Formats: sequence, structure tokens, C-alpha cells
Amino acid sequence: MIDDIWNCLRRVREAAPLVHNITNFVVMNNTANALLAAGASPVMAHAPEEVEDFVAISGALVVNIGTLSSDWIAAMRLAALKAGAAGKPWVLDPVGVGATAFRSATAAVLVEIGPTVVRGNASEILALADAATEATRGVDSTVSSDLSLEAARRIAAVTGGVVAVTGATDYVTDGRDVHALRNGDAMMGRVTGLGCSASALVGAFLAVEPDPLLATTAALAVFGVAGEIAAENAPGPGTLQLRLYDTLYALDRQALQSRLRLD
Ligand SMILES: Nc1ncnc2c1ncn2[C@@H]1O[C@H](COP(=O)(O)OP(=O)(O)OP(=O)(O)O)[C@@H](O)[C@H]1O
Ligand SMILES: Cc1ncsc1CCO
Ligand SMILES: [Mg+2]
Repeated sequence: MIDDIWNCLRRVREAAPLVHNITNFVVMNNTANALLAAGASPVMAHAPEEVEDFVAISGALVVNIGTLSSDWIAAMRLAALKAGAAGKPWVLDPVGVGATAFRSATAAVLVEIGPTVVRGNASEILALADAATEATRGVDSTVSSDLSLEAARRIAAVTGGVVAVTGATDYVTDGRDVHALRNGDAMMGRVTGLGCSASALVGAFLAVEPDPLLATTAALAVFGVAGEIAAENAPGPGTLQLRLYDTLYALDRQALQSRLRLD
């Protein structure tokens, strides 16, 4: 598995795939920087007039509902439908789903289009599966990722794709197989948008690897290992965020192999 994961990262660095993001105002900059540091090529574009054209020339699409407004929903739908029609992989990050009826309704519409991968924190995955909507309080998770593995499986059964739940342990499932990743660091929760960056990296890896279970596992493995290296001796979240870019940029096979905790 380590060979497969390393090969995914190598191919991202070689191919520099264009990743089209319709994402939130909070994380546009740090998501673009994470993609660049990992070797991909980001574009942030949300005008309904151009999203289909961007999907057509991109290796993958990432749809993130973090700062939703009604104007953006049309663009998200158009882009997701175009990705489906063009056979391009796409990721849904259902930020804060369950917190408001507006977010839940929007996420449901997007899930129905059939994302290749859904990546959320435990509260979001539970809410999305309609298992425990009251567990969502905002955009940060209030429950552990372990509890939402069953919910992830149920979403995968609906989309026919892969679902990832991140937290202290990241789970990735296609509804049958489950990969558990135990890298990362608790301080990662103190930097905004690292979940959004993780989703964007999943997009980059999907652009070079057709198996979504492998692509998602590889992206989260790389992100978790890089985050844990970046957190080492970091005095706080600001340093972690900057070091994370440096670590994604410089990560080598030896560091990945020696640190990876994957079951
Ligand atoms: N307690 C923890 N221990 C180790 N790694 C963690 C922990 N919490 C989060 N992470 C890692 O941080 C990254 C972001 O995941 P998280 O679940 O915090 O996303 P999120 O809640 O969607 O974040 P955001 O909405 O701010 O983007 C993942 O790679 C995850 O593995
Ligand atoms: C803080 C925040 N609010 C809406 S989106 C976002 C970024 C983390 O998801
Ligand atoms: Mg999130």
C-alpha cells in the first residue's frame, strides 16, 4: 500500500493536475496554497457562466459549501452535473451540514448528483446520513470520527462512491472496505480550513488515480503525515499552518513510510 500511496503523490507532482474548486471565502487562499505545495494546480472559480468550462479542462472538481449563498448553489449544481457528464471525478465537502436547513437541503441536492468522494468531519457525516443532525453545532466537529463510520457507509451506499470521515482517526470507505489512518495532530483542528485543504488534496489525487478508495486514502495519508511533521515542536497553530506547506512540498518516501499508520 505504501508504494501505491507514494506513487499517487509522485504522479500529482509530475502531472500538476488542474483542480477546480468552488470553495468558501475563509479557505480560498490556504486551500490554493496546500494544492500548490503538494504539486497540483488550483483554480478557484464560482461564476455559473464559467464553471462548466473549468470542469471541462480540469482533472477534478471540489465543491465546498462553507460559505453558501443561493447564487452559488446553481454554480455548484452545474459544475457537479458537468463533472458527471464528462466523467471527471468530484469531491463534496459538506461544511456545516446539519447546522441549518439551508445547508442540509443543499448538501442533499449535491449528494444526489453522486460525488465521487464525500469528505467531512464526524458531525457532518452523521448529519449527512441523517443519523444525528443535532450533533452538528457549526463547522467544527462535536463527535468522534469512529461514531460516524456507519453513517459513512450509508452515504457510500447512496452515492456509490467513497466517503471519508476525518478526525483523530480518518476513515475512508467505499461501503465495503474501510481504511483507517491514525496520523495527524490534534493541533490541526486549531487552524481553519485544514479539512477543506484535505478535501482539495483528495481532488488532486483523484485527478491522477482512477481508484477513488486508493486516491482518497493516499491524499489523507499524505496530509496526515505532513500535518504531524508540521506540528512537531510547533509553538502554535500559526507555525503549524506555514510548516504544513513546507512539509507537503518536501515530503519524501522515507518520511511517509516510517510515519504512516494505516490499517
Ligand atoms: N485530534 C486529531 N488528531 C489527529 N489529526 C487530526 C485531529 N483532528 C483533526 N485532524 C486532522 O486534521 C485534518 C482536518 O480534519 P478535520 O476533521 O479537523 O476537518 P474539518 O473539521 O472539516 O476542518 P475545517 O472545517 O476547519 O476545514 C485531517 O487531516 C485530520 O486527520
Ligand atoms: C470557519 C468557517 N466558516 C464557514 S466555512 C469555514 C472554514 C472551515 O470550514
Ligand atoms: Mg470541514
